[in-house]
Amino acid sequence: MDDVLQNIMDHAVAVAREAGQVVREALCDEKQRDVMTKSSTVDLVTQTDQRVEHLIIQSVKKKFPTHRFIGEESVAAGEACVLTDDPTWIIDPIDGTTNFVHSFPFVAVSIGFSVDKKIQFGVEGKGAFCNGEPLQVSDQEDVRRSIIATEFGSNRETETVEKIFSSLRNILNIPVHGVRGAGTAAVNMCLVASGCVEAYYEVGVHVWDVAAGSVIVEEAGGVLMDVEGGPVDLMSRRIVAANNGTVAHIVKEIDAFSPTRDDAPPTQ
Ligand SMILES: O=P(O)(O)O[C@H]1[C@H](O)[C@@H](O)[C@H](O)[C@@H](O)[C@@H]1O
Ligand SMILES: [Mg+2]
Ligand SMILES: [Mg+2]
Repeated sequence: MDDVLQNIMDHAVAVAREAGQVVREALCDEKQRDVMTKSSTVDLVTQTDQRVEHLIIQSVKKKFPTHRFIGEESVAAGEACVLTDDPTWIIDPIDGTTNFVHSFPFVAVSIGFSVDKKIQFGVEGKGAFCNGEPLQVSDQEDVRRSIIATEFGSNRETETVEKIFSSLRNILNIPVHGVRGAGTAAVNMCLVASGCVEAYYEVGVHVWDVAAGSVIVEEAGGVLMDVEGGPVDLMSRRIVAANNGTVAHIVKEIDAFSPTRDDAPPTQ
């Protein structure tokens, strides 16, 4: 990794730790978990999500004034979600806000950094690490001996819920050893990267949920795919992250659908 990128990554790690501390403290303070809603009654946000995103963006702006941002809460406030070739920080200040609101203790501060529309950190084959320890995906080749992670998202339209359950039924019927969900895309992807689960899939995620996790999975030896096979498109809101191409064949069992893309022009 060149010095410039290393410098950017060091800052990302430092600000993620600072943000993590704010989230950790807020978990113990009911007032900081006061809930508001966004696209639906189950799409939650708190002042802590907004505060943490602000903290990260201000800190980065001070050091890298020309860089761009895609932040979950900034987009919710009306900013465009457009990935250009420019250096761009893709931020989910609290991935797992529903967990956070309920003190269910699995949340992540997710920060990805892209240049030329490619997520940069780790792409040079330097590996993925958790507190200095290298991560490695599971070597399991048999989907029948696998744990698959997924989520239910926050879209409760009947047709969407039907499709989610249809996929789940197909996957359980393979049969797999188990299905799990941490309540956060970023943590699910880190579980794939660390070999605890063999694959994670979800339709309905956003680019800020998966940008950082995608490079962590690849650097830990895993693969990314669209839910109908083929290359993943981080703006498509569909993702499969697996330990290898064999387990990634769960795509055959997924009842795919296409939510509105993250980079779709705003409707008038
Ligand atoms: O907690 P947030 O950042 O809103 O992200 C979650 C997303 O909203 C849900 O739809 C997904 O199911 C979770 O996996 C995300 O992590
Ligand atoms: Mg999220
Ligand atoms: Mg979030």
